[in-house]
This record gives sequence, structure tokens and C-alpha cells, in this order.
Amino acid sequence: MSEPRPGTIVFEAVDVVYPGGYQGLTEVDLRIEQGEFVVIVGLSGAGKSTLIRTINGLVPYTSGRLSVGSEVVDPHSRRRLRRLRSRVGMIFQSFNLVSRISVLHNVLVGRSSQTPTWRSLLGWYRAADQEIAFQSLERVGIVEKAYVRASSLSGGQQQRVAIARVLAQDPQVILADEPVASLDPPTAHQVLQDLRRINRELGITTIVNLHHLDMARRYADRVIGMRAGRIVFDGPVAEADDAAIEEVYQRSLTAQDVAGDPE
Ligand SMILES: Nc1ncnc2c1ncn2[C@@H]1O[C@H](COP(=O)(O)OP(=O)(O)OP(=O)(O)O)[C@@H](O)[C@H]1O
Repeated sequence: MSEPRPGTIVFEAVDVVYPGGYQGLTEVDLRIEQGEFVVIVGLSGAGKSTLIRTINGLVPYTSGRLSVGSEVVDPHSRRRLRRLRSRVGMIFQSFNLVSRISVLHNVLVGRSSQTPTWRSLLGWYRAADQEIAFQSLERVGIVEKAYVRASSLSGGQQQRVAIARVLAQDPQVILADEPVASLDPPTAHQVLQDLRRINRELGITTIVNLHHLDMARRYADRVIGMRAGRIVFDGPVAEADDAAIEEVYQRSLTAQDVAGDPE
């Protein structure tokens, strides 16, 4: 097989056993190509977060092999993890911004891996880094908020800042763990549209956990369905119909499963 591109992710027989002995992932075989937009669905506890978090080493896998580009994920090497995380950005449900500081300063945090520690600590960022931070804010349409405190923004705006912070990293992969679960449906759609547009414009591999099927179907190229730590569906979005998802969930769909419409 040819050399993987930098944003290609390959799981080979990956298991995760949590310290208490709970089996979080079982025999996961998965190849996600550079530039794909993949949505992971599954009921609560199916292993969606676990799968996403193994990719940047937040959850260490316990057997098998996992690589991003040509680099094997090594959860036990802090140096290699730091290098990996500079290429793999993460967005969380709770935004994880520093609320007391400005939007611009939060985005500059995304440049930290490329900035000497003393400069980060003093907040002395190079002009080139500031330029990248402004460009990132422009990409998510909130450059006018650069000097505002992060805490004064709405939830949707805060998530956009979190996306800008990840973009400032210049990542090859974006992982988004329930990125819209705290947002109302219209705002959630705006954030997903941003992620989708950025994926298309920049070719960044993007993996998103979502609860609502109508959002998954609207934005995904490819849908992965999980149950009890295993991948039980993997196909193009056109194949992720109700029958396929009912098979993943092992029950009939409810209105709540599908909900999340912007209207
Ligand atoms: N640190 C941990 N230690 C032990 N078990 C854990 C840990 N983190 C997660 N688990 C278990 O692993 C399983 C999968 O959890 P995970 O968070 O990946 O599911 P999920 O599909 O993302 O669920 P949700 O949609 O509710 O976020 C669950 O049974 C959970 O209790």
C-alpha cells in the first residue's frame, strides 16, 4: 500500500481496555483518508469519544496499531504525543476556552507548539503568529470579536473561536467530540457548516461525533456506526438510512434520535 498522506488515519486491530478493565474499543480496523469528513454515530456509551480520543492519545490504546500519516501514535512517549497533537486539533462540547482572556489570545494559544514557551508565557507572540490568528478568526467569521473577552461571547461564537484556535495550529486532522451538543439547533448547524466548509477548503481530515441523525446525514461524507466499542456500520452517507441506523442502535429510531433540525 502507498505511503499514507499526512491526514490519513489507520487503525489496525485496535483495542482499548480502560484501567478498571472495561473494554472501550474492540478490534477496531479503520482507514480514514486525508480530507474525509466522517461522522460517528452510536448510542450513549457506544465508544464514540473513546475512538476519537485514541487518535490524539488522550485515551491510550492497549493493543493493535494506530497511525496518523506516517507516524505511529505512541501514547507512552510525551515527546511524540506533543508532536502528534501539534498536527491533530481537538474541539470539545464545552469549548474549553480561557474565559478571562481575549478571543485573539485564545486563538494564539493554538500557536503554542510553534512558539517558544517564554513567549507564550509573556503573551509576546510574533507578528506572523498574530497574522495567522487573525486569518483563522476570519475563516470562522468573527474577526471583529478579536479583542473581546472570550466569556462575553455566545456559545456558538465560543465554539467558532475554538475552531479558529485549532486552525491556528495548522492541523492535518480535526477531531470534534460532540462539538454542538451544548448549542441550539440553528447555531449547531452554523458551527457544522463552518467545519464542513473548512474541511472542503483546506482538505483537513475531520472526524465528528454527533447525536442527531439529521445533522450527521446533512454534513457527513461517510458515517461510522458504533455499538459496544465496535464498528458495526461504515459506509457513505447515502447508505446510512433508517434501517442501517436501527441496526446500529438495535432498536427503532425515535424523533429525538433524528431531531436537531434548524427550523
Ligand atoms: N476513563 C474511563 N474509565 C472506564 N471506563 C470508561 C472511561 N471512559 C469511558 N468509559 C466507558 O467506555 C464506554 C464508552 O464511553 P464513550 O465515552 O467512548 O462513549 P460515547 O459513545 O462517546 O458516549 P456518549 O455519547 O454518552 O458520550 C462507556 O461504557 C464508558 O462508561
